[in-house]
Amino acid sequence: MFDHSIKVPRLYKTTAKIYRQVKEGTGSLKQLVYEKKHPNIKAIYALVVEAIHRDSELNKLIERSEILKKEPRFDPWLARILITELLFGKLKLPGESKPIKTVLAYEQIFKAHNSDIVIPKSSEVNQVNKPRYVRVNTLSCTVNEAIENFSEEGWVLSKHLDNKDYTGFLEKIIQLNEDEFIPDIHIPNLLIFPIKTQFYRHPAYKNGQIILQDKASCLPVHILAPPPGSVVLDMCAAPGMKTTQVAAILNDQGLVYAVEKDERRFKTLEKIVESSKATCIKCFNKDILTCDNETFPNVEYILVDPSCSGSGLTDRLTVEEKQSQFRLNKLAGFQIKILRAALTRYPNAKRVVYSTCSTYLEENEDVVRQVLETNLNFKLVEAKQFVNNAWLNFGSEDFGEMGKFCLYAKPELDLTNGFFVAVFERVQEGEENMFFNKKNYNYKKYEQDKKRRGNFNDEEYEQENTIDDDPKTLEEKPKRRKKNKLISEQEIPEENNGIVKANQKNVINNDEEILEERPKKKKKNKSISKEITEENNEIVEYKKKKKKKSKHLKEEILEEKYEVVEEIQNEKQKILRIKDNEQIQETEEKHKPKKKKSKSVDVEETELKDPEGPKKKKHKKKDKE
Ligand SMILES: C[S@@+](CC[C@H](N)C(=O)[O-])C[C@H]1O[C@@H](n2cnc3c(N)ncnc32)[C@H](O)[C@@H]1O
Repeated sequence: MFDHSIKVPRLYKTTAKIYRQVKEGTGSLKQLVYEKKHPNIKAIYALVVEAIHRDSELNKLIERSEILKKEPRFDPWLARILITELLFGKLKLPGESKPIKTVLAYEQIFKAHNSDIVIPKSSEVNQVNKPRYVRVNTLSCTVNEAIENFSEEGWVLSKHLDNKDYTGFLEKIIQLNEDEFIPDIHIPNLLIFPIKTQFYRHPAYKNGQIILQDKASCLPVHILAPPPGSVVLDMCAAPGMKTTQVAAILNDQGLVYAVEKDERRFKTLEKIVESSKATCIKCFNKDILTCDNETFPNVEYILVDPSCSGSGLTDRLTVEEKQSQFRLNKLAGFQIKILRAALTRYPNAKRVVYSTCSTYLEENEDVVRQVLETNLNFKLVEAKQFVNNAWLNFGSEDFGEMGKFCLYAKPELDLTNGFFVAVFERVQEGEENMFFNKKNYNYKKYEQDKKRRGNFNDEEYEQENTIDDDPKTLEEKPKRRKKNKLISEQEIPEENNGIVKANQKNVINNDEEILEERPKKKKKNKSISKEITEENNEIVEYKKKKKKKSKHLKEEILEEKYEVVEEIQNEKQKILRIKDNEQIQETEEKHKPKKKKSKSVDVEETELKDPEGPKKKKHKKKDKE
């Protein structure tokens, strides 16, 4: 008889809950673990990661032992966590609770079945068991030819006919026999082979007929989908996996500008492009932030795949890894700049795809949000429509509808690297960007400027008025403004200087505009004088109406004040987040083993990684005694 009053340790209950949420895609592992604020975050993290990595073994063990059939009321998530701990973790379970006694009762059965299950070595524990993805280079051979060649070598072709049944397809991938392969249901030229299949020495790999590219990394170009004949810009091209995929989708008809800033990586790009046999790619060793429509004319499709933290790469999914908030902010600043450049500098661009191999909101949804909030010409479109509407992971709910439009690939669920994709399309007549934020963009100023200037170009205006989001420069903004003021005052001819001062004195709303635009005006003194004279006339007009408008002005000032307050609040939130992280780190530090006293915690944290750990500790204790 079980004593039902004995409870399962909270550590396992919490771990099972997080594990379920990760598998169901309702949160990222890191986020969920840190949210729980459990004193033993590391142990929970390690156990969930272990359970995820042991997925296929756990499936087999549960199926063969029939534990869940015989114990139908047993929470399957808790069962999997307890089995993981017993067989691959601490190798023991504490206490007398019913779930623990149940799993212990099956221990021998598990072990009997376990002997024929291949268990990855401990050094591989931090790697998700991904299958081998092979993209057929259709510029070199057709998919059918590739399939025939593999079949001749003894590979057995498996198929999944329902391309809407993604979960069924994932099950099939997990269960692939060691001689089976299967075409992907989303990416037409992608073949999937069992985990750890090696192709590096395969002749098809050596002669460029196949490219070893993770499925998640194929998604951005598949979604960009430029038709043959298009002009495509790949803003961050090296090493060139996606560039060559674009050329294949174009069937080598059209033009691909492949831009790479780094000289060494540029050489790799050139080699990969050459081996792909594509002739429609032109490579440029340039900083894309210095380019525009004049450098690359008539661009219709743009891929923005910028440098990122790489936190989604599965071999980097380690328990210890955390990115500093400072680095994330810096990366995000760069990503925002580059995405903004894509959406504002190429007037013929129809579709832009933004992707990262990062799992951090800061580099993903947050970048998309900030760019969309200030863009009048592009809208976000639902990414899932490009993957048969059969996908499991989307952007964070914290971003509302915007989150739903974006797409994530998650290692633990999609069996790929971690990836993020967002798709933008130019708005058509009568359409609008539903995520445009009139408040942030200073919509009133935009409308006034539009009325004031005759020949108005939205795109140029956006470029002139977009906020510099680089956190570094944001911090420096107040100083920069002062500096700009000085520079402008020195450089603008004496006679105009007075007008500028008058402008500053009288036109409260123009203040920011003048300062923002100054660096550009430096080069164009002639046009400045003209503009200033125009503006001066406006001031006279303005003064006349000033009395009438004073109430309205007060409102505007108030509104601006609110914006500043909101900005400060955002900054505060950022600081709070950093503090939160620091607290977590502190909590971890607190619960880290203090060499002499808390041996039990030490054992719990180290055992998952090093089965020798506990023994060594016990040994030490003995020595002391
Ligand atoms: C994530 S990688 C791109 C991977 C590539 N799309 C692929 O699929 O093979 C980002 C690349 O952008 C390059 N990069 C970073 N800043 C750049 C800039 N301002 N202009 C052009 N390339 C840049 C980096 O050197 C790096 O090679």
